[in-house]
Amino acid sequence: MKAVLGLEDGTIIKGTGFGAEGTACGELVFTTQFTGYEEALTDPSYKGQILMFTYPLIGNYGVSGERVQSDNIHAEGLVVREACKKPYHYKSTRSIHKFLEDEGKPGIEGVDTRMLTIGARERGTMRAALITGSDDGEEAVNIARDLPQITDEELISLVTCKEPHFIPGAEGAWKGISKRKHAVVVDLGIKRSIINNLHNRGIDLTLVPATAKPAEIASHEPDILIISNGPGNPEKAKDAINAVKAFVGTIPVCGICFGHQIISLAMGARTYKLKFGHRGGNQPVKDLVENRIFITSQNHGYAVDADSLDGTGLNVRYLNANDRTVEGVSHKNLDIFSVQFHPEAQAGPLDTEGTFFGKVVKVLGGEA
Ligand SMILES: NC(=O)CC[C@H](N)C(=O)O
Repeated sequence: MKAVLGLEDGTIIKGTGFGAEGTACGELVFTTQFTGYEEALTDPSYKGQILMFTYPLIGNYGVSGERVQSDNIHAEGLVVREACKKPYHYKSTRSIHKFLEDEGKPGIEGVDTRMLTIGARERGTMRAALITGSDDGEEAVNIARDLPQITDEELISLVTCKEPHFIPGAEGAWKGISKRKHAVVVDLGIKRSIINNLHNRGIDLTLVPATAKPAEIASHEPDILIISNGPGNPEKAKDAINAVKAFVGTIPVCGICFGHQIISLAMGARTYKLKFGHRGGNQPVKDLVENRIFITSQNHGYAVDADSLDGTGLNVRYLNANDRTVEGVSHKNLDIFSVQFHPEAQAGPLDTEGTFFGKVVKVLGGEA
């Protein structure tokens, strides 16, 4: 199948199409993960983005359905050097070609992903259109140029849950706890592995939609408020920002990635868009309290402005060792903490699972 990728700067790349026939539009972002394409494609935080892997062979262990982070593929399209047609793994039930086709998403292979990644690093993330079934590059460039900037897009409503729902914590998972604890999680497109991590630690969860107002959250009688990961610009998460403002100082408040950005905004800090983001499975992060480095899984395009944290009560706890951007904050005296990286990994190293989820258990009175 013919296929073409067009970027807003006029770059046109022809390749071979796979997956569904159609047009994908969004920001072209690159991830340096070698594996984890099943998790990444189904991570709702990739809504509005075309995902490109720098690793040259993607799909070689197929798709199992066991690693998905939500019910659907949320990345708008997939760009790779080579997509493996005949995967081999005992758990593989379909190829990445079939996965994309079943989900109605286009993919393109035969692309010089290295050149595109260098371009993104030099010129910043660009809007792009991926067309399969045609190789009209000019049309792809025109579509890309007409797209809204992701900063202005409202993507949360496309991935949040529609109704609140309750998930009981796993039995017997807690140590040193006399009473079950209940977390209300604002679902801005939560990854399944975050839910599983909290569930496995015995915490009862109520997931609420992105639009939940403080009174609705309060009616669930939370012991802790958790803000999830999610797509797009954190400034668009107005209700979640208000929810954080309403509960800080009354119960512990914590968040992951989008949640970290939202908590920082609610406390009076600012966020900004990074030139090309951090997406990959080996981002080094320095813990300024314990003076050690973690290798982390990441997927974000925005960051919290360190200077804007002055006067918010939030301290920088974690720093990215590559570019020294903020990777996590904690409050000077209140139970408020958040991380920009992904402690649930999936895919990626599990090294920070305990640091974040263990801390959730600890602030609820358990043994981490
Ligand atoms: N994984 C996430 O939660 C991403 C957060 C936000 N959309 C960003 O790109 O920075």
